[in-house]
Amino acid sequence: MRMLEATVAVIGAGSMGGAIAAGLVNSGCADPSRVMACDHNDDKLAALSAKGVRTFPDAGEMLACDPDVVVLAIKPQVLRQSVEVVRAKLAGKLVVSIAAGVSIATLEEMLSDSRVVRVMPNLPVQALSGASALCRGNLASDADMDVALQIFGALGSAKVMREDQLDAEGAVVGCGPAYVALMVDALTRSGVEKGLPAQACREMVLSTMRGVCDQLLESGEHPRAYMEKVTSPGGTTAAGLRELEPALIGGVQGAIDAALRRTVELAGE
Ligand SMILES: NC(=O)C1=CN([C@@H]2O[C@H](COP(=O)(O)OP(=O)(O)OC[C@H]3O[C@@H](n4cnc5c(N)ncnc54)[C@H](OP(=O)(O)O)[C@@H]3O)[C@@H](O)[C@H]2O)C=CC1
Ligand SMILES: O=C(O)[C@@H]1CCC=N1
Repeated sequence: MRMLEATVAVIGAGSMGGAIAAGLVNSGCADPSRVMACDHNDDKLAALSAKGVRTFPDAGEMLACDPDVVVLAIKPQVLRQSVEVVRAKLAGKLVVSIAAGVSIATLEEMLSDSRVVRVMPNLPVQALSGASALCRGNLASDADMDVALQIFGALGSAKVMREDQLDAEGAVVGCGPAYVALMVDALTRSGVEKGLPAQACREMVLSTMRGVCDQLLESGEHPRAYMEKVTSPGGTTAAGLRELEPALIGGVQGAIDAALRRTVELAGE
């Protein structure tokens, strides 16, 4: 594995910033001393400190260490005011924003001289099985994109996309881990209602999910072809799918539309 030469500083060590910083260390592509994170909540920094990440109570102090790459992992609603305070320290730097809905044009206007790359990752980056879409801003160079791809590539799948695709990728892939976790919970609850022990049921559902993902990733097979193999003629899966499919497809489409509407709202807040 190619070691990351850049030092990476993450502003906001919440769910996603914490996952990125931890994932970089977990991947082995970054020496922990070359990863920094700041958050104004001490409790969010403790687990990262224990991994050897350099942690700071505020962004100004962290940016005084002159990191090569700064990841903005704070909510879209507070991005502008947070960036304003440290804008001068971000000038000329490679700044990666993961804020849902916030466009490259808005980021470049907020940041003036920074080289911006906009990314929409997801939470499994911490387990190095994340998925991230990346789009390059107007001042970012080929070398900047290489660095951003190296960072998010070390954390799972990383794909360059057009900016107009990033919001849809966020609604499907960025939010996706929550949808998948909901499916785990729904299957587990149904099993428990039918008398299965909760923990055993959850573990079996999770093992099944991992198995399906492993098989589909390895074979490249279409999910419909895989479904057919499970569905014995006149059997139980056919009966289950007849109920589940229309509800799930309608529910998923509604969820993606709602997530996209919220993305647009967040961009304007
Ligand atoms: N969660 C996810 O799965 C994904 C999130 N994203 C994006 O990542 C960003 C972060 O989301 P998420 O991790 O869920 O949010 P969190 O609220 O979990 O994390 C953000 C953290 O940053 C802290 N913070 C806010 N402003 C500053 C600042 N100026 N300096 C230091 N720390 C600060 C917050 O503290 P406090 O709460 O006290 O303000 C909080 O601890 C969002 O823009 C979101 O759109 C993208 C993809 C997936
Ligand atoms: O819920 C959110 O707004 C963020 C963006 C994608 C996933 N989580």
